Amino acid sequence: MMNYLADPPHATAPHAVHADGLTVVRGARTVLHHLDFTVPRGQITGLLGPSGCGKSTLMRSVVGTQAKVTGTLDVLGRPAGHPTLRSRVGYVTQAPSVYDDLTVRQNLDYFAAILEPHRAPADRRQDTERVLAEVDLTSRADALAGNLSGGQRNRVSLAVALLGSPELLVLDEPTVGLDPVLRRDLWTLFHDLAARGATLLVSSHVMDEAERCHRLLLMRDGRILADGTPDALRTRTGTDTVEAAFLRLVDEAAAADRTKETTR
Ligand SMILES: Nc1ncnc2c1ncn2[C@@H]1O[C@H](COP(=O)(O)OP(=O)(O)OP(=O)(O)O)[C@@H](O)[C@H]1O
Repeated sequence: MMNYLADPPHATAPHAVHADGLTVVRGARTVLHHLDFTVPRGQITGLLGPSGCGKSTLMRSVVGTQAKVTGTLDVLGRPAGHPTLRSRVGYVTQAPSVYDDLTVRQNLDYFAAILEPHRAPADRRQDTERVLAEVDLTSRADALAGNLSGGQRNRVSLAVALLGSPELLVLDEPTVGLDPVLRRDLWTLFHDLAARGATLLVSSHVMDEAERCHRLLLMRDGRILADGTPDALRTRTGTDTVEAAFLRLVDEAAAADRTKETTR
């Protein structure tokens, strides 16, 4: 989880994220290959692709926690990881980062005190109650985090990321382990947040979730396969669903790779 302070002079950057030639090396391997993409403000951008294609690495680069990043990567008008982005970016990793021996509310109070040390305690408490309601955990606020289900713990992590109402939310597979009702409710919350002006970058490998995004970045093997609205991707590929569009694009990319191999 990461949150960073308001930086009004740069708040008008046209895109929330702008990458130009983004390349990341992990261990001995290049796992992101010269990516060019943007994430528009005030929308939900879905980052989709098979396991291991580089979604988490891209998200870690955006929030500034990834090593060996080269190329240009601007976030809210600043270089990714810039200290002034701290309260402007919320990040939820795949592994919920909560303290099991604290209650849900104590976890949120603790993170609010760290993230917003200069805010009046009464305001922080109000923020805590707001995010508890947003993730539908008010009734479990006094339960120990260690006694929660996996899906509930994920929602505590999401609540922490919502503290302070960050402009950009980077959510790595936020709906894993949630039942269909909670999944639907979370997507409703994501759309409410976007309608209030927040930008969301949400990864998933569940293709039906792609249909709920305003825009998609489809990834394969550390490369961006396609970038556009679900409608544009379906039209471009002559398919009915984003899943079919993705499979068509994968097949085209594989055929292009084979052609390159045979002409070498
Ligand atoms: N520490 C590491 N050293 C070397 N390679 C790594 C390391 N961590 C991850 N990788 C590789 O980087 C690639 C991208 O991993 P990443 O976790 O970003 O993928 P992902 O699309 O988020 O996968 P998943 O959906 O399974 O979480 C993978 O091929 C993975 O094996």
